Amino acid sequence: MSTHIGAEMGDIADTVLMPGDPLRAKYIAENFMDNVVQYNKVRNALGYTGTYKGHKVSVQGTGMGIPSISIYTNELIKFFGVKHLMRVGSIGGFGKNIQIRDILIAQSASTDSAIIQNTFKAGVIYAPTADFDMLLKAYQSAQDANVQVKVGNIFSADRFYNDEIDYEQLTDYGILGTEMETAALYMLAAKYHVHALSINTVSDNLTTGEALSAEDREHSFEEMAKISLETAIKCSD
Ligand SMILES: O=P(O)(O)O[C@H]1O[C@H](CO)[C@@H](O)[C@H]1O
Ligand SMILES: O=c1cc[nH]c(=O)[nH]1
Repeated sequence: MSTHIGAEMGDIADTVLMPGDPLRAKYIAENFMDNVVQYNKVRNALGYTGTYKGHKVSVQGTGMGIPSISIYTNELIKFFGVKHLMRVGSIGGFGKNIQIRDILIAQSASTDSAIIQNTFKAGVIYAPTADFDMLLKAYQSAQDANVQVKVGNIFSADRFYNDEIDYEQLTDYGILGTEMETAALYMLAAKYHVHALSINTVSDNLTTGEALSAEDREHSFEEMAKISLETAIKCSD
């Protein structure tokens, strides 16, 4: 039992999918997993363990933003021995080449969060980076499912509403889109010598103003859920 997760050691799998939205955790558990047991309802940050193709896997809602995902990442690793952490998020795409429903795998995550400066000594700008083995497994899982994915640098923003940020410059430097958690997930995974990956579905495009309908969102998240679960079972092999 930890402060924010009401489970016992052994209740949570080695590999955990981590959507920001706890209801996405419920959706993945109920629609894609078997033998599901809910292990957490503290603060409605729903957490479930079940099986996918016979392999034990968990899914834990993390809430929005770096402070919230940092709590769940710390507790999953330190109190429950989790070794593979996989964000399954939504993301706002940058530029005309990123379409709604595209799946973006974060090879790295730039950020305007102070966690980098607050963690490292003066002058160091740490670059939060995906676990290559998990990234490769996710890429192969997407290819096996005939789903095109884009892999690259994303931006983990401290603010959802931000009139000051220069999205055009970020786009110009090749950043694919913006969400609010991945940089912390990658940095903490590195700190504790475990593995992390962030897979995200484009829910809207900040350049074109397009946004996903509820029906389309469900279909797109279905592809991400399947790729993530296929990756999870490869991690447990
Ligand atoms: O859909 P999730 O996984 O929550 O991710 C994105 O959506 C939230 C903002 O609406 C932020 O958490 C952002 O990272
Ligand atoms: O525009 C978006 C979409 C999803 N998540 C974000 O943080 N921003």
